[in-house]
Amino acid sequence: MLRVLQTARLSTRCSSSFVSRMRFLNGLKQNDDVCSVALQDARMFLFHRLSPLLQRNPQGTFRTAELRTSDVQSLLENIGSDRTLLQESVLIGCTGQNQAQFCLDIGSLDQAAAEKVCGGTFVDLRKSFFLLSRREAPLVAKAQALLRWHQTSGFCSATGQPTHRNQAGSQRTCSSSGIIYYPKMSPVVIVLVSDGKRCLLGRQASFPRGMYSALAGFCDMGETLEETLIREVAEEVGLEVQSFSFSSSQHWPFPQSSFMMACHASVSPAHSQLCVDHSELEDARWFSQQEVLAALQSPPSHRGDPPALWLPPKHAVAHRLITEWTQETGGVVE
Ligand SMILES: NC(=O)C1=CN([C@@H]2O[C@H](COP(=O)(O)OP(=O)(O)OC[C@H]3O[C@@H](n4cnc5c(N)ncnc54)[C@H](OP(=O)(O)O)[C@@H]3O)[C@@H](O)[C@H]2O)C=CC1
Ligand SMILES: [Mg+2]
Repeated sequence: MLRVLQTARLSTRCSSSFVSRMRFLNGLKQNDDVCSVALQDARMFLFHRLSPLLQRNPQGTFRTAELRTSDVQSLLENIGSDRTLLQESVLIGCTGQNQAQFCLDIGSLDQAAAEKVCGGTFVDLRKSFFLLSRREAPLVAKAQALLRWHQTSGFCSATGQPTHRNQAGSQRTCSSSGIIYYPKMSPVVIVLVSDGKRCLLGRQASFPRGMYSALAGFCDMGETLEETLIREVAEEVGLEVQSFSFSSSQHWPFPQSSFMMACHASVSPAHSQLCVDHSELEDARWFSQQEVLAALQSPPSHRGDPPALWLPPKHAVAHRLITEWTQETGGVVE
């Protein structure tokens, strides 16, 4: 069987290593046998009831526990579970050396025992996302979103019959109708509006005290990115967008999996009077470049009152939009 995997790796041989990685990954999704073999020697990311297993570095920062399939197999034996649980692993990617990466939720097993054997701690995703580096956090968020999708997609919404997954865990099929289900993200447009001198930030009552962010809104069925953007700005703050440009995108796992499409937009300075819909936003204000630069340079301390303006953390695409705006308007963020 290992030859099967070698062949899969070789068949993706081409000039670019990135292309060969993408083709290798795609091959694992298409072929259950090859995927099963790849699972035997994989990089494993463990979860317990959707909380990822983290280990603390000597410097006090956090990373995911470095586990291979063999470590997980001995862990399962060690805490009294049989090896079949390994088959519940879900493919999430592969390393630069074409080693498959899988995640596995061992929520049915004793958490403390697993933490003791692995020398780590299972930490709630909302916390671990910001404890991890900006390189590791997105992969852990993707893994958790896939595990959560499997845990909530066990039955066909048309027939009520059980659904069965493929080995990679990239799809589920209804056992009676044959309908194929794929994991979904909800498209969201997030937009930093500017009138040329100032930028517009809003806050919901659920935000931490003092935090303001870019405006955001889910795409309605059938809407284009453009239509969502101009609708949400009109709905939330009563302004008409003149022009906009795309910046970047991001998977955002809170509270469910959103696909954030981040844009810059401009409104005419002559028509920048806000009319905030307080059923959507607790507040929305124009902020000067000086206020935004000050907030970027002095993130809130964990003591005392929050500053007048607190911005989203660097992991959030809103932070990128705000930083881009200050740079485009000549500010220097140290
Ligand atoms: N990464 C980042 O930098 C940021 C991310 N975000 C994320 O963007 C997302 C959208 O922001 P938000 O301002 O709340 O969105 P909206 O302005 O669209 O308002 C939220 C409303 O959208 C409806 N809704 C909820 N879920 C969905 C869905 N899956 N599809 C369609 N409509 C839905 C609900 O309305 P109803 O109750 O009427 O059904 C909800 O009250 C949030 O998940 C938020 O976490 C927001 C800011 C920054
Ligand atoms: Mg909104």
